[in-house]
Amino acid sequence: MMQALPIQSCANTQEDQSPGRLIVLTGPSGVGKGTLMRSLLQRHPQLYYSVSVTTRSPRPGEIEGKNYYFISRSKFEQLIAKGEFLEWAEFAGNYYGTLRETVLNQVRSGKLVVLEIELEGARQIRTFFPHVLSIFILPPDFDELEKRIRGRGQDSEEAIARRLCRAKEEVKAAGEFDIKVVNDNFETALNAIETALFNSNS
Ligand SMILES: Nc1nc2c(ncn2[C@@H]2O[C@H](COP(=O)(O)OP(=O)(O)O)[C@@H](O)[C@H]2O)c(=O)[nH]1
Ligand SMILES: Nc1ncnc2c1ncn2[C@@H]1O[C@H](COP(=O)(O)OP(=O)(O)O)[C@@H](O)[C@H]1O
Repeated sequence: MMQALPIQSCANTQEDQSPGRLIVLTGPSGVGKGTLMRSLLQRHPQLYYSVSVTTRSPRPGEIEGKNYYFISRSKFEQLIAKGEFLEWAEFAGNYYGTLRETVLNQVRSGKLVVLEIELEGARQIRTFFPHVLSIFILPPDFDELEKRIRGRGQDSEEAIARRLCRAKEEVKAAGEFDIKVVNDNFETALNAIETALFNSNS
């Protein structure tokens, strides 16, 4: 299995010498990425989770600066114009983006930095950082995926339909990723991600 390599970019930038590593975790909405991330962070406090910026409204219980930075569309567009994002994408009617400086600073300081982002953003990251370790989380099947989205009880019918529609497109891209993990049994999936992050030697 492939190990996460030191971050590199095609251009001759400071990132070339960086000792840090960048990991991208992608998969359809409701597959369990957030839940897997929370467990990973609890078990491995040395991981640095990149908090994204979004124009989506906070869900009950979500905390500003912990789950996301929640901002308006006009503010988001200003940040795009200023080049503040390492990557950004529109998903289910909202913008989501990764703050460039925060992530690059953490990588430069030697951290293992994890981005939990959707497919288009993951593709952008792979373009700039070909040596990123990319992980795709798959659902056991679409019925189970729908159950998980509904079970979360956080999304409107319209949002559920949009997420399911996009999920069917997204899973077709799983083959582009270094590692594919089916999140059926939670512990098994978590262990597979841990192996990819910490224990692979080849
Ligand atoms: N490209 C990109 N996608 C993001 C970012 N942050 C979160 N996402 C993705 O946006 C999608 C929607 O996230 P969210 O609204 O929190 O819904 P949920 O993942 O279905 O709970 C998910 O696939 C996230 O992984 C980001 O900074 N950039
Ligand atoms: N392996 C699993 N088996 C059953 N339910 C799961 C599993 N992993 C996650 N879930 C549940 O699925 C729902 C969606 O998970 P979540 O982490 O919010 O997904 P995502 O961040 O990918 O949108 C949550 O209610 C979560 O508890």
